[in-house]
This record gives sequence, structure tokens and C-alpha cells, in this order.
Amino acid sequence: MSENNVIKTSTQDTLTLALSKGRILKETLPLLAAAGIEPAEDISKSRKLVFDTNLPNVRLLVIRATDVPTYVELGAADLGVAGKDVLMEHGDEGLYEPLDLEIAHCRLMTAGIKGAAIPQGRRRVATKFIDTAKRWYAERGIQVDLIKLYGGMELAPIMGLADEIVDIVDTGNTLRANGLEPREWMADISTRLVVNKAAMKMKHVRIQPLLEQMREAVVRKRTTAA
Ligand SMILES: Nc1ncnc2c1ncn2[C@@H]1O[C@H](COP(=O)(O)OP(=O)(O)OP(=O)(O)O)[C@@H](O)[C@H]1O
Ligand SMILES: O=P(O)(O)OC[C@H]1O[C@H](OP(=O)(O)OP(=O)(O)O)[C@H](O)[C@@H]1O
Repeated sequence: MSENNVIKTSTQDTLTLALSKGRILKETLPLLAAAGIEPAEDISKSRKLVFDTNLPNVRLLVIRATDVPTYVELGAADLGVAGKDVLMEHGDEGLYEPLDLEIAHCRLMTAGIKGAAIPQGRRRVATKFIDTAKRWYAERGIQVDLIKLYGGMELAPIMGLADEIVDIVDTGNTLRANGLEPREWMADISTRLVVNKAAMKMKHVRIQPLLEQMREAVVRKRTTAA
């Protein structure tokens, strides 16, 4: 990397948190509030991507779920909130993952047309989780041709594009509605808090209490739900 391209951790006196927009944002905000961080304006009513908070020098980025690990690993954000599926696909070596936020529980599974025989030879597998799928099938000695899709994976087997998909399953409604059935369980998924490795050391004094307060909020929520 040339000197011009060196990516710096956000400055020492600021704390930047990258949040996944979409389905996990609403459930993330109460956990942040428990750690004393609240957006200065209603995120859902704005087209902005960067938000000030009630705390000076603490800002929130609201970005696509799949971009969160990139921002945090490269130090453009100090902390992030992302699904385990996204982290597995990104590769989590460059990040600390100190806290399971216990929201957006789902499973990563293979699925195919209900009742259809599984091909004996090479299998065509459609997914947006290409690297995760590649590893999973390779570990089982199953030969696959992977087809990258960006959404609506359930359509691929119906249209004869693939024999199988690798996708998120929660209630199973989307599979059922499209004549598919789950095949193999691959991983349990939930949302995680991730931290940039350099920031964890350099900004420890600020990050540690925030982590502790969020951890307590997760436990409180679990206890109340039980
Ligand atoms: N049906 C579901 N039930 C529970 N959790 C889910 C479900 N679908 C996805 N998730 C979790 O929520 C996270 C965010 O999902 P969301 O649909 O908002 O983003 P995405 O559309 O997958 O990402 P991107 O916008 O980057 O393509 C996923 O990474 C996953 O961990
Ligand atoms: O088992 P279920 O409860 O039906 O949930 C599973 C569906 O949820 C996710 O899609 P999402 O709604 O996020 O849309 P997407 O295809 O844009 O990712 C996932 O990709 C499945 O399609």
C-alpha cells in the first residue's frame, strides 16, 4: 500500500460506529441507548449516512450491512454492528468480535426444491455467501459450481438456475412460499458487535465501558424475555 493510500483509524478523540441499515437497525438503537449513545435526529426519517449523537465526538454511520466489516477492519469506523453471516463471508480475522447482541437470530442453511433428488455429481449452488459456501462444501468433499446472486436466492432453483441455494432461513416462510425445503444446517446466526483491532488498544478507555454497558443491556433483555 502506498503512503497516500494508508487508511487511518478515525482520530483519537472521535468514536465512529458503523451500523447496518435495514432489518437490524431498529433493534440496535436501544442497545446503543443503554450505552448512553443516541442519534441526534431520527435516522429513519433522513437520507443522511453520518449522524451526530448526544455525545460530542461520537458519530454513527448507517451503511449497507455487507459494508460494515470493511469500514471497521480498515479503521474508517472504530466499532460496527453486523450479522454473523456477513462476518463469516467477509472473514473475521481482521476484527475483534467481543459481543453477541442476540438480535436477528436466524440460520444459514442449504435448501432446494421440495422432494427433489440431490444431484450425485457436481452441484450448482446459488448464493450471496460465495466464500462461506465454498469452504462449507469443500470441507465435505462436495463439488460445486457457485453462482453469485445478490438477493431472492429462492428463485434460482425454481428457474433451473441452480440445484441448491445457501441462504438465511428464519421462519422458513420464504422457502415454503416458493416450493423449497431446508436441507442442511450450516450455522446459527445473530448480530455481533465488532471492533477495529487498533482502536480496541488506542481507545480502550472509551470502548471498554461502552462494551460493558451494551453487554449489560443484552443480558437485561434476555432476562426480561425469559
Ligand atoms: N429473515 C431473517 N430473520 C432474521 N434475521 C435475518 C433475516 N434475514 C437476514 N437476517 C440478518 O439480518 C442481517 C441484515 O439483513 P438485511 O436484510 O437488512 O441486510 P441484507 O439485505 O442481507 O444486506 P445488504 O443490504 O448489504 O444486501 C443479515 O446479515 C442477517 O444476519
Ligand atoms: O425464513 P424467513 O423468515 O422467510 O426469512 C428468510 C428470508 O429473509 C431474508 O431475506 P430478506 O427479507 O432480508 O430479503 P433479501 O432477499 O433482500 O435479503 C433471507 O434472504 C430469506 O429470503
